[in-house]
Amino acid sequence: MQLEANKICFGYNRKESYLLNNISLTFKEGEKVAIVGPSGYGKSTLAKLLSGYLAPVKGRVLLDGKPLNPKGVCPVQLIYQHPEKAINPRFRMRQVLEEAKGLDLTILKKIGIEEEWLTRFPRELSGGELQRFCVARALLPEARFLIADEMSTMLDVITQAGLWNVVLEEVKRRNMGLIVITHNMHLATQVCDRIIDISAINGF
Ligand SMILES: Nc1ncnc2c1ncn2[C@@H]1O[C@H](COP(=O)(O)OP(=O)(O)OP(=O)(O)O)[C@@H](O)[C@H]1O
Repeated sequence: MQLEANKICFGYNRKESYLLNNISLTFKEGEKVAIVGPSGYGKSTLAKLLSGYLAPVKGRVLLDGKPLNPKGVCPVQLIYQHPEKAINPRFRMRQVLEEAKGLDLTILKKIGIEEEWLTRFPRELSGGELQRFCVARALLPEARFLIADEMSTMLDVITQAGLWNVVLEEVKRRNMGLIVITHNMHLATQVCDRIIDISAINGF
């Protein structure tokens, strides 16, 4: 399976030149790729395009040669830096997980989610606790590619290591593709097989 950005262009403001201009990239299953580059160069925007949250103005995002299906579970799952933005604040955590149908519940334990957190609302959990739910939820059976956009930036070092261990184990076990968006070059070199600098590929 492969995920491909085919000559994609995107800008938030149509009057100005594109933020992302003519980007072509290919990610293969089983591959771990880091996307790095200066702040504001469009890394998170690229993540949203690759996972179908935004549509390119030009070009296409293709999964095995076909556009992403807007219906049903997306095989490209995105984990945001800020978990509170990705979770319905009115749902208790049990309901949040119920949205992810078919989720392997053994992941909850592996990732360190405690039973008593399930009855709480998102505002009653710390950022790190909440992010564990977002990671668990992204590891649906249908997920073939995982995009971790600054997934662990706001967590302490021990929690970061624990979360990455679970993610890397699952990605390996299921031969998923992993795209890591980060400012942390140590993380990029430790975790990934390939590093792409967005400033070097934009506009060519
Ligand atoms: N929804 C939006 N509407 C308008 N402009 C936006 C929107 N989201 C992001 N931008 C702008 O697009 C540019 C790229 O943002 P993006 O978050 O993709 O960059 P980034 O490379 O991920 O940055 P960082 O490393 O700081 O997270 C920025 O100038 C940002 O202000």
